[in-house]
Amino acid sequence: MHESKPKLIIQGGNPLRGEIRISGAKNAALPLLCAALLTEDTVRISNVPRLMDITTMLSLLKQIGVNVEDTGSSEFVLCAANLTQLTAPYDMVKTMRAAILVLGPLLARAGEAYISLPGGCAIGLRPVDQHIKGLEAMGAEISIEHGYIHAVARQLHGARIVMDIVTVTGTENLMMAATLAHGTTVIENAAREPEIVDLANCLTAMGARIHGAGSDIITVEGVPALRGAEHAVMPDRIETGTFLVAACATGGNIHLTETDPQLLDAVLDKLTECGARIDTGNRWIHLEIQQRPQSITLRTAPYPAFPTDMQAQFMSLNCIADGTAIITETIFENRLMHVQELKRMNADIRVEGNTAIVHGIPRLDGAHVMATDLRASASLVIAGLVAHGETVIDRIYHLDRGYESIEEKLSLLGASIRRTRAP
Ligand SMILES: CC(=O)N[C@H]1[C@@H](OP(=O)(O)OP(=O)(O)OC[C@H]2O[C@@H](n3ccc(=O)[nH]c3=O)[C@H](O)[C@@H]2O)O[C@H](CO)[C@@H](O)[C@@H]1O
Ligand SMILES: C=C(OP(=O)(O)O)C(=O)O
Repeated sequence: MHESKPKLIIQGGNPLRGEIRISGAKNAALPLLCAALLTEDTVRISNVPRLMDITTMLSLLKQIGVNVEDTGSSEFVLCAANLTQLTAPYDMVKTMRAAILVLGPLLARAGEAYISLPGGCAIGLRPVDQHIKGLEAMGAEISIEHGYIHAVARQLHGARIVMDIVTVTGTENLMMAATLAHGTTVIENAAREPEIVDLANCLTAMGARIHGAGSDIITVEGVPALRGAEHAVMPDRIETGTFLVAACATGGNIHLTETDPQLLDAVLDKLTECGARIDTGNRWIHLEIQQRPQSITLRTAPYPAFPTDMQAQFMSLNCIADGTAIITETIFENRLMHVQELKRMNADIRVEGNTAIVHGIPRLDGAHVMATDLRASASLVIAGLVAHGETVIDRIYHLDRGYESIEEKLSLLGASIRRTRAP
């Protein structure tokens, strides 16, 4: 008997039109939930998106001993007064790399952590050496035992840490650990992503002393203890960008609310360059395009440059754009896997190393394709929306990791999309 796995079925050709609300950011919510480990008091996090990575993170926190109250809305109330188990097991880390974010807080609060090494993943090797190097500089003793990071530190101390590479979760882990360290920690060559600022704002509300979040030098003066706080997760800039690209590719006209245009400068510039008209206001973005999009050349790089998490979606847009685009991926060494699938839909793409040369054609053909990672899945959805005929997307558990109610939102905008469990 065949195992029944959900698939998405899309009939292409409908321009996206209408209004939807953007959810809270996955990549901000994950570290924010881990920040609750840093205090015995209650932390209330609202605007948390309901998606698979959040479910996995909450299960992990519960296993560690965190009391999690699901209010039924987007607010979760966490209390880490009694930590019972200082472990992140392989089963969880393998489905969600962001589980590494419990390392810094657990070590700082409980003096020990036993976290499965994430290993490589579809988009690249993704080592965590910078997390380890930073914690060692703060006095942790770290060994790798049977595929696990075993970290011990009776009291972390402040340190000057120069990151060899700009890492988002690495910066977050060290910033969280430093809040309870003895003395001052300076993180140089820190990541500047808005999710780091969101985390710093929550930690500050909890009593942490952090300066410079959002710049490449973050200074954290350690305090003896943190207290409870309330915090609303920032809007998801990648979900926002995904819907904008989908609207642009389909010749649509959409209005996105509860988002923040200031988080998306590089993405909005590229959409304007491709011929879309964009209007923005306080927490909204409107996009309208009346002609075939122009091709867009881009290169991914750390914030504030063009985000790697939007590269795949712009690849699909370029497939049907007028002209030739050159897309260069500089963050992850294997993040062009969607190319093979897009080619099955007739896209004209040539890959040379970390660069894809995309010749736009007037129309893609619907096909049966397979999602390989989260944003690759989003690119296939966009391709399906513009393609002629039916597209069936397999392995959509990747998509469910990071998008809240994506079919419902696309349907609201007029897309023909449904989920099936057919074998
Ligand atoms: C949960 C979360 O926020 N995920 C985001 C985060 O992932 P994540 O934080 O895992 O990505 P990093 O910023 O750490 O990775 C950037 C680059 O640094 C390398 N590296 C990283 C750490 C380390 O110790 N050593 C090392 O070599 C990675 O292999 C990669 O090539 O930032 C990425 C880059 O914007 C995004 O694509 C992810 O969506
Ligand atoms: C790569 C991503 O997530 P993660 O770092 O959790 O794999 C992403 O959000 O696109």
